[in-house]
Amino acid sequence: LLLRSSLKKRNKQVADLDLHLPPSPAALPVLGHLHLLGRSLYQSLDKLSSKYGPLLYLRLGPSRRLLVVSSASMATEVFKTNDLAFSDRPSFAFEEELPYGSEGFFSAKYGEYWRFMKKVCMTQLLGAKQLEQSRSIRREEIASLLCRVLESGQKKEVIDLGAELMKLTNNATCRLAMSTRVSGETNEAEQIRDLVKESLKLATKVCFGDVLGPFKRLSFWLYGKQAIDVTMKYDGILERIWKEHEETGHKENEQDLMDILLKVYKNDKAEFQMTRNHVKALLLDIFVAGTGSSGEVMQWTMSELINNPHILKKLREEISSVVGTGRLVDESDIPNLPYLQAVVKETLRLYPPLAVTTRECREHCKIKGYDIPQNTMVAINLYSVMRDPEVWDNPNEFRPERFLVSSTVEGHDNETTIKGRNLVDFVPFGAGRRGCPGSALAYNTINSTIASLVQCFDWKAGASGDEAKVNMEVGVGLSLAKAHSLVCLPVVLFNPFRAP
Ligand code: HEM
Repeated sequence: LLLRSSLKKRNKQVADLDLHLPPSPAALPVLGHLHLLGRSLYQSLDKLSSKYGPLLYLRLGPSRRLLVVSSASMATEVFKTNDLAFSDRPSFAFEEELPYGSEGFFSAKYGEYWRFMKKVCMTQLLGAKQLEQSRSIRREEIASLLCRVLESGQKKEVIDLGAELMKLTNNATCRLAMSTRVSGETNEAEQIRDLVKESLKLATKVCFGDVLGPFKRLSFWLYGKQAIDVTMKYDGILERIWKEHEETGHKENEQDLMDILLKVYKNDKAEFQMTRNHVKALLLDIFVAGTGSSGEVMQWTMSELINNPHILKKLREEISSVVGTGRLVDESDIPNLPYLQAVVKETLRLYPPLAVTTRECREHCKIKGYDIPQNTMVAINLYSVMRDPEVWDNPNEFRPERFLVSSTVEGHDNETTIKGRNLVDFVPFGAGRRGCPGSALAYNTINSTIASLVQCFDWKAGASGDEAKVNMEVGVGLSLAKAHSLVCLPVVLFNPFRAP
């Protein structure tokens, strides 16, 4: 095995000699550049790019090649100039052996299945009609969050707002996806959240085999069985809910995502025939993508607002000038609240939950004169792109006003014109054809929840509500999450449920 692997490596090195590859720091034998990566991927890549430049070529273990992209100018090359060439996702070790490992939408190769599902996502699952129809779910989940916060406020008790926000996004996503029960003894939303979290953790450990070269089976021996067991538990819940959907169904205007997918699945005339696993894998993608990320962004937003009372005050003034003092702010008010949108965008810029997105190059191409060989894995560090000093003034400061410079907030969607070039610089949802299809849903959930929390309460930091600042330490791991859940004291300003 060792002999075969080293021969393969030598052939690759010889082929690489003919190419003009991007800069690469000195590598160790076998490990390549693995030793340069710490527990927080986006931070390690950010550090490397400030030393070696915004386009880097790394070797992870004996065989994996990785192109690292870290500036707005380089991101524009990937997301815009060469969008089609970079529209694949990389394959990972053992995906064929994990349940629906190769059937997900997120990880799908750019091809017939991905194009079909993208259309279904944009026109049906996450389109304008479904967003409108699911508005009542978000309104109910926000109301039940406000009730719990009101109770803490009235008792002058601190609340774990971080945990509450995670619960809100999880409940809202599970109801939107499959009308699951979110309370009582069989709280399906909580069961699904725990299983999805565990299965993702184990799958990541199994995929680590990718950098172990000839020893890659080791990671599957260690974690493969556990990963399969956890995913099969999720599968069991889904099969039960699927059966309930087939037996009872929902009215046309109460359809959830599973109802829509079952119709697509059963349509013999559809352009692409989905399998049962395609449906379950897509719902898994939606749980993974839909819950944690919006919850994290809301925690960071509230933390920044507590730490910047002048911004909190300005936002509350905007809400009260638009909504008045007699009713709760609603999702339909958002277009009239530009400062709210700017606050949320500024949080997404500084704390993108998926700090690094991965792609794969489908064909040999060139970036700024450098060769990028076919099948190279690409890591675009969204964190670095959105702190690129070439396009963002004082990039590390929380300044929502920067999004108000253009006449509308929508004006700064994801590009800025600098020296006659349109640069893709605001990318919390990625960009191009593989960009996030859930951004409108995420904006609606985040904007309306933050507006309600700001309108109804004032906030004091810390476990006893007497600390000067919220601790902004970042946790380790793949996502950009807070190290400590946001615990704070709510002070009631307005009770929307009290009769006038
Ligand atoms: C704050 C919330 C969210 C953030 C920051 C976020 C961010 C991202 C990013 C960075 C990507 C990769 C894009 C790329 O490679 O260019 C992505 C992909 C994706 N996201 Fe989101 N997302 C969020 C919420 C959601 C929600 C609510 C859903 C669905 C309910 C969703 C579904 C997806 C899917 C299915 C993909 C894969 C798209 C593809 O490969 O074609 N996301 N998201």
